[in-house]
Formats: sequence, structure tokens, C-alpha cells
Amino acid sequence: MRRQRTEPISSTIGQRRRSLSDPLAVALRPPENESPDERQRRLHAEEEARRVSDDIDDMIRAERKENRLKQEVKVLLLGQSESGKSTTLKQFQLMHSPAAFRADRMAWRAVIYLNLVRSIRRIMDAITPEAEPVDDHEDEVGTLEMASIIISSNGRPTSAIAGTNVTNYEMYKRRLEPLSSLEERLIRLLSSPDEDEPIRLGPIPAGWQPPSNLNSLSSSSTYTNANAHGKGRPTPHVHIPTGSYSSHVSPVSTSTSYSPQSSPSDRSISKSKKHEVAVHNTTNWKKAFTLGGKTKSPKSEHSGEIAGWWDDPNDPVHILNACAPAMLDLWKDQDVQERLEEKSLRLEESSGFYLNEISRITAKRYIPTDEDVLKARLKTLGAVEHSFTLQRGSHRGITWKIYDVGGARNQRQAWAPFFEDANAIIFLAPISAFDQVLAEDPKVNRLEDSLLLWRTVIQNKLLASVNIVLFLNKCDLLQAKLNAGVRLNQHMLSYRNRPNDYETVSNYFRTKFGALHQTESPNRERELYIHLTAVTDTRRTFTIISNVRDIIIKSNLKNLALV
Ligand SMILES: Nc1nc2c(ncn2[C@@H]2O[C@H](COP(=O)(O)OP(=O)(O)OP(=O)(O)O)[C@@H](O)[C@H]2O)c(=O)[nH]1
Ligand SMILES: [Mg+2]
Repeated sequence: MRRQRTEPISSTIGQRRRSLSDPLAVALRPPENESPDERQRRLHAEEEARRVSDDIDDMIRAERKENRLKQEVKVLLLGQSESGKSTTLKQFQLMHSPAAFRADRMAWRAVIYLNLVRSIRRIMDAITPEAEPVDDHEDEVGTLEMASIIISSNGRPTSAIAGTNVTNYEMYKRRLEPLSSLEERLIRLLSSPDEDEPIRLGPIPAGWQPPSNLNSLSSSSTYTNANAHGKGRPTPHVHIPTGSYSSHVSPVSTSTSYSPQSSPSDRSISKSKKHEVAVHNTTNWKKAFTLGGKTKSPKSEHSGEIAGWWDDPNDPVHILNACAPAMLDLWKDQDVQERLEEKSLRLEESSGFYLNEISRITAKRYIPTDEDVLKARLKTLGAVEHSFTLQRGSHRGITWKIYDVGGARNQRQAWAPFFEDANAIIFLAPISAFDQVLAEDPKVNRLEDSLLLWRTVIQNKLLASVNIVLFLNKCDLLQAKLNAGVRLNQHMLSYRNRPNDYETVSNYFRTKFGALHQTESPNRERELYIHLTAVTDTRRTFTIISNVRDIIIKSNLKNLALV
């Protein structure tokens, strides 16, 4: 709104009193021979003018406030890979744009299928008889790379442990063979064929060193800070190893991926399948994966009804459905369970775990639930922006931009350009991971990595005035792990002989992370908000997100001197 400013008329009006030396004040001074009537009229006119002026001032203030409220709040999600950043973003989406979140459900079907197939392959890898040749060291890492590696408490690599032979191994291998080519097909579909840039992580190059300190990166001029849509922001360049995949993989071809006698090219396919599938921010994987190019086929010739994907013979659901009994038998097999236990492979704790729901997931008319989508695991490359505008409540009109970045070590250099204009950071540390190592570097304990990363973020001067919220995440898994008897002090000596219960352990982590903030933050005034979270739990997370949202907005307004 434009304003026609009404100047104060008289020197008698409170704050607007002008000095008598002011020529304008002299000009506006009441005539000396003013009659009582004239005086009355003048005072009335002055009063009216003052009222109009005050109204306009009020309107200007309100307008300014509204404009400020319209302002964007930029939130950056940080944390190591698999800490739960993308899952937190999904919760924000579910909370603020549920229709859009649910519209994407069918696209997530592909990821869920792939997660399930990969869990089966992890089991097959784990129960492979010890006599079978192991390719090389990379296989040792690669076999487990699809999710966090769980190390046995005695520190020995899991494959070195001999034990139970699974009597039915050959039978499972035969029955589950079609899943191998299905996995390749799902990877290819998710890797979006119309994508220019390769999007899957290749093997970690020899001699590769993860960036150890983000401080140096944040002051680097390598990256230009681009607009809010991330255009021009740097994106990490990731390669698919050449020749990893055959040019065409038939959905029904029988692969020899589980076979020790596979050809070199089969082995190369099998090897690259061991790397986790990731999606680049520019990848339109959701569009690419409507499974068969459509979610609905034309009206059925016979019934005239709308038929679904289940009528499409090429839809992956058919292979999954046919293999479901074998998958169920495998997962329930006592020998298999013993073998997994011997290898300390707790698949229940791994990302994208659907083995307890095989029948439901492989049903022909399966539609993912919200919970399924929240559990689905797809690694992020680069940065993904999601924005929404609050429609209700006192913070109506504020636009939130949430940036979700890849957390793997070779992705972290892409974070720094987002630091400059961030209003808040939600840092996720998965505290259940105290007995796990990084997928990208099996020498590094996950919790140690989280603590180092946390320190680097809070020390960063560019972030000195940014609100920091810490999610000590995966508390549900922490609780399950402690209940199962896994002891924190076997992995973290500083824990000594404190009680191994959830309450004491979670408080210990709260204090440890909090103390680092106190000693390392360049801004002593900055408040830290710590939450114990399980971001796959919608009800709990909604409450936390609402609190966090209010804190961030309040503090943002405070910065604007509005409250
Ligand atoms: N049980 C449980 N699972 C969780 C929790 N948070 C995340 N997950 C699961 O952990 C997996 C990894 O989560 P993501 O959100 O993809 O992790 P990320 O931090 O985005 O990982 P990158 O993209 O690699 O950086 C997903 O399968 C999630 O469903 C949690 O609190 N509890
Ligand atoms: Mg992610």
C-alpha cells in the first residue's frame, strides 16, 4: 500500500511539536487574533488530522509486519547418511501438504520393492556356504553397504565367523533367482533413464579422503550461493562404474547373481548391485517409476472396469508375488535366523526393513501406506528443496523452505553453500548407531562420526546466529537395541559402568552433545533445542515439528525486532 503522509499541523501536537525556530512551525502557528470559535475549529481539525495520521501509521506498521511474516524461513537438514533427514522432510510434507505426499505413494512402491529385494539378497549373501569363493575385499564391504553395517561386539568382520549351514540354501537360491533380475530392473527404473547425469554411487575411489572439516569449505569461494531454488548450487558429481550393467535386462531373464559360477559380466552386475541406490536432486525418479509407465491400464476388455497395474504382466509385482512364499520360508527358517544371529546381522534395525510384512507388500494390489513410505530408504545425492506456506494459525503466510542434503561423506562438501542464508538447522544424530560403522568407511564408528560432524557444524562461524535444533534420532531402535542386551560401554569406553537402560543412555547422549555445543559454539548466547526422536513415528514427530516450527519462527521474528 502507498501512503500519502499527512504532516503534523500544529506545534501543540505531542511528539510532533516543532521548534519555534522551525520555519514550517512558524508558518503553521495559530493566528494571534484567533477567536474562540476559530480556535475550536482549528483544534478539531488538528485532532482529525492526528487521527488520520495515526491510522496511517498503524496501517504501515501492520503492512510491514505482514510483509515480514510473508518472509521465508530456510531450514537445513543435516546429519550423516541414514540419520533420518529425508524421513524428517517426509514428515514435514505429510504435515503440511498431505495430499501431495499421498499422491507420491505409488512412486514409492518401487523403492519399497527394492528395499525388500535387497533385504532378501542380504540374507542370501549371509547364508552363502563358507566354501564359496569371496570376490575381494570390496565384496566384504559391498555386501553390507546397502544399509548400515552392524559389527559384532568382538570386532571381527562378520564374514569371518563360521557357523550354521543353511540346509535349504540351494533350494532358496533356485526359488529366489527371479529377484536378481528384478533388482536390476528396479535399479534401472529408479535411476531414471531420461536423466542426463549418472546418479548411482560408484565404488569409493582408492585414496579418497572424506572432507574432515566443513569450516574450511564454508569459507571457500568455490561455490556461488544461488537462488532459493538451488539453481547454480553445486551438486556433487557421481559416477556409475562403466560396464556395470548389461544394456538390456529382461524382466523375466534368469540371472546368475547368486551363482558362484557366474560369468565376469554377471559378476560385474552383481558387484555394482551391492552399492546403495541413490537419487540425485535433479532426478525425476518419481515420474520415471510409475511401473510400466502408468498406474492404471485402460479399461479391461471384458469387465469394462478400470483395471490397475496388476493387470500389466510386466509390473514387478508379479515376480514379487510369485516369490513371496520362498521369501517367507527363507525369513522364517530357523537355520537362517541362527546364521544371521551368528553374523550379528540385525536386519530389523536396518533401513527399509519390510521382511515382517512380505505378504502385504507383495500383494498384487498393494498400495503403500504413509508408514511404508516413511520407512522406505532411498539415499539422497545433492540437495532437495521442499517449500510450503503455512495456511493457518498465527504464523499464516510464512513460507518454509526445507533443504534435504546427502549425508554420506562424499556429499558433505555440498552443504556449505546453504549455510549463508539458513535460518535454522535441524541436525540429526542417530544415537542407536553406537555399534555400527559407516557404509562408506567401515573403519569409522557411526556415533563417533556424528559427534565429529556435530562439532564441525556448531563451530562454524557462518552458522553462529542460526537456530540449532538437535534430533537425537532413532530412539525406537536404541530402546530395542538396549533391551536386546547390546551394551553401550562395549563400544564407547567413556560410558564406563553406568546403567545400560534407555533413560540413562539417552540422557548421557543428550549431555554429551549439549556439552559440545556449550564449549564449541562461537555464539555463547545461542540456545540449543534437543529432542529425542524417532522420525518414522508420525504422531510423536508431528508434536516435535510443531514445537520446532514455533521456536524457529519466534526466534526469527525476534531477530527482526518484531517481538
Ligand atoms: N526405526 C527408525 N527408522 C528410521 C528413523 N529415522 C529414519 N529411519 C529410517 O532410516 C532410513 C534412513 O533414513 P533417511 O531419512 O533416508 O536418511 P538420510 O539422513 O536422508 O540419509 P542420506 O540421504 O543418505 O543422507 C530410512 O529407511 C528411514 O525410514 C527412526 O527414528 N527410527
Ligand atoms: Mg536422504
